[in-house]
Amino acid sequence: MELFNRLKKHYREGLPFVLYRKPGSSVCTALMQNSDSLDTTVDFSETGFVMAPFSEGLPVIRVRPDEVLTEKIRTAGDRMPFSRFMEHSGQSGKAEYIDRVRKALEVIKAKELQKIVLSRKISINLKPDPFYTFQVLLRQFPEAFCYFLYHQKTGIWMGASPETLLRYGKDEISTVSLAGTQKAVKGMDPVWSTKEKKEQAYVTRFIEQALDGLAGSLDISGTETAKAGNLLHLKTVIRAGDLKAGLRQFIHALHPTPAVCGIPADKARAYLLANEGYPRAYYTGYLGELNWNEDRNSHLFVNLRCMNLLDDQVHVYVGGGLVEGSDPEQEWQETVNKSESMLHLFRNSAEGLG
Ligand SMILES: C=C(O[C@@H]1C=C(C(=O)O)C=C[C@H]1O)C(=O)O
Repeated sequence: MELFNRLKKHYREGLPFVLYRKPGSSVCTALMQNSDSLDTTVDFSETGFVMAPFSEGLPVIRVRPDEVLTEKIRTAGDRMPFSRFMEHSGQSGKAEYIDRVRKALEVIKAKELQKIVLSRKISINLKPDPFYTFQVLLRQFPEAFCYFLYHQKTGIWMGASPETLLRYGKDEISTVSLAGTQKAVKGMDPVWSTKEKKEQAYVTRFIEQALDGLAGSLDISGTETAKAGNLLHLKTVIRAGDLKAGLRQFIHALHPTPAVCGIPADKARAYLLANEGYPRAYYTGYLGELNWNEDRNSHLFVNLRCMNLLDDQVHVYVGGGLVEGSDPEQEWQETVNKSESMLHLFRNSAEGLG
């Protein structure tokens, strides 16, 4: 755990860093800055690790790779069962959220919008050890993109994203369409409803249209079930070749996808900014490697299943897509299920609090 010890020292000195592990990998990479300056990207031609917010108002942070370390991390061992830890705190804010869901469904019914991805922030008073929490996260989400980013300006952001926004190479890009959520039950094959399939197909169609004109060839995979911690989603992989645009144009075409915002995107974003009742900050933004290694590939993920660790508070961010026919109670439950996948990481820390 040499890497963790180095980063703990860096953190104590107040210097920015990001530590991450790609899906299915056992290697963690750390990018460390040797000064506490806030760097950004002007045109996405720079190198490093970027973290962009959901919408304007916050900087796109770029962690400079002044020093880069990698280490194979052993996270084998049983995953902890996903507990119903903190169910009590999970219930607070229910009436308000259901009210917001109802209002959004009225807007959908009036055909003003086709889909709205509503979300909420759960705040708990807790001061967990971030390095310990990240180790648990790595163990619990082997199939996710796990990251731990620290900057004085933002505090700690940490998460386990199941969703690639954009994988960008010289000759090919790929992205995914992810939607529909249900709890994973051991030994049971999931059954997806027509509504869930339709919701996910909307996202695929949006991506197809967004890429129109930016690439000469498009390949859309079949749809399959993807696991993310204790949850399952429907997923389609979209690949495009014969590229006619650069990284920046692809990012702008894809972010925010209807998996995290809505349809039509601009109207849905305006609706959320006016009606969601809290600022999303970096949740549902995107983050990842920018022009990395010799081949200068970029690999960006949607910032989902994430949290912001501040001095003695943790904010956990969760949401879900609403379409015509969505049920407010079920939508609430979906956010509870998503929050459990994060909150149970603190089981041991919370026990320590007494
Ligand atoms: C918005 C979130 O997740 C997104 C919404 C989903 C849905 O509506 O079913 C599924 C996966 C994500 O694309 C979240 O996890 O907070």
